[in-house]
Amino acid sequence: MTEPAEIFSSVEARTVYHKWEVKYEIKSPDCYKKLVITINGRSPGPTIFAQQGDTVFVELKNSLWTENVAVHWHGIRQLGTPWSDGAEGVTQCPILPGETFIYRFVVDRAGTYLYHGHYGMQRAAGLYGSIIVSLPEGVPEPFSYDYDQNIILNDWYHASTNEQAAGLSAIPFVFVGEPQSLLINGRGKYNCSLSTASGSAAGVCNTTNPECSPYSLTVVPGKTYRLRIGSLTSLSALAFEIEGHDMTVVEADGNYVEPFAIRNLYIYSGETYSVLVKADQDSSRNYWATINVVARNPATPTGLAIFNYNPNHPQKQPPTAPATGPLWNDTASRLAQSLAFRARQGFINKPPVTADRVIVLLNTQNKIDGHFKWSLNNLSLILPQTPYLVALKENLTGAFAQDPPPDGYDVANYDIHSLAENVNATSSNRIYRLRFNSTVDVILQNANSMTVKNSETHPWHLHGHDFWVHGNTAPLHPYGWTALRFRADNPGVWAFHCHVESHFYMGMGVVFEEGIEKVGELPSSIRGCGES
Ligand SMILES: O=C1O[C@H]([C@@H](O)CO)C(O)=C1O
Repeated sequence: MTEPAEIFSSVEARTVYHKWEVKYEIKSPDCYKKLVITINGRSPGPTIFAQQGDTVFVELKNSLWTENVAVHWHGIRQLGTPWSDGAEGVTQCPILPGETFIYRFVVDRAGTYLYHGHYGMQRAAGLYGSIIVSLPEGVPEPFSYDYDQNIILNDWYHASTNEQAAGLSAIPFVFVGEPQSLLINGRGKYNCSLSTASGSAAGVCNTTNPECSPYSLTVVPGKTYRLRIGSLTSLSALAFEIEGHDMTVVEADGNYVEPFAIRNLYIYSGETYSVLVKADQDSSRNYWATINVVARNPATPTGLAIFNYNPNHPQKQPPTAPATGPLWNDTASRLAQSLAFRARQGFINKPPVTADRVIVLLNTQNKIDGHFKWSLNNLSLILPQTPYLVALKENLTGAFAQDPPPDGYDVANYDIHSLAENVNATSSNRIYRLRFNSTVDVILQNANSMTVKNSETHPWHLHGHDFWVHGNTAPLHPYGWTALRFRADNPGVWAFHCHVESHFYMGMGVVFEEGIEKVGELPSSIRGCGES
């Protein structure tokens, strides 16, 4: 017999349907013409608007002609649908050119989320967008605002992602380097006079192209705006600010946080925040909204948008110089902001008091046969031909190495402040198998890279879960450590990796399995590669 509650929920549950075509198109997001991966002609792609509890269907056609594709729904936990996570090699085979693949998942919690390519380095080619999940009808937010606006940040390279990947794999190593520009809602401004004479002559770079006019957010004086800010940069950590306006942080990765006021929002790739901003300044002019690179010595100009007070013209230049942002190497102030987040009173989801297992991951830059890599406890991840989810469910023990990776490293004998004595690492597709429902602590320990006196910032993102501190993405600061606790309660296989596109490509990730025996029947659409 069907319970009344079930009838009610099946009536209430809605479906959000998207039909997408993914292809290459020539675009000029920062005034410089290049091939961009678009969804239905756009980059960033269409925003997915849904309500908590809705089922989202995305029917995705791969029209890239010669490239596979996969899309990850970043921050969505995929409860009961681990095969829809979109992590190629982990939860599915790639979608082949010409194929259509259906992603279906429930958005179980209101908040600000993202989506992006998760095959090779396609995210960096423009394959990304936002997911906005609202509360059920009649349920109020614990803060008030008048309007909601979505802002997605990115950094942008002129070299194709294939060229970037080829350099990262080459001997000698060619790093992707600092990005050419920063994009706010897909728009940036490259200084065309820096491009080659032939490039400009051929019309490759054109600062008057309307595609690269700055994004302008029109505000009504006196009103309060909820800005939902997400970053999907390939490399850059950013500081976001709106000239003359305080911002109050209220949400981080789908979790309510105790409100606190800031001038600069530090945001790392893979993170989302909601901030409240009141349009309470002199309304006779416009203001700059800026993003500046932090955590690396910047070689990329400030990214600009216009905070436009109605009824001024949306493109009217503010009379002031754009902010240059905080000092790039002020790690202390970034750490202070990381430590300032507290779960909001009334929404505290208390962590278990103890952990069943502690995994310590030493983050190092390494070499394997002369190739530059990143490793965890000296293992650099390479994904198997057969997605882990298929291999584990079908017990294909030959699909990846069955021995577990180490839960720690030789703490006493590794000096994280110095160059490693031996930089050689090993490629591995071994995975961490977690006891279902156990509590796991992961302690990320940063170290010196292969450059003297250098340690980098790595935003770590966990698929399929939230963790305590908060959210699903947390920065690991230079020479620092970050401790995360999560419950292994989501049957499936989940990637946990650095969200810097080049670093993940270079092996900076691990994979967790939990409760594989509880995973339902796999859709046949995720198969078709490797062993079966
Ligand atoms: O992975 C990286 O490689 C370079 C540098 O460490 C070596 O050239 C860099 O800055 C990275 O983030």
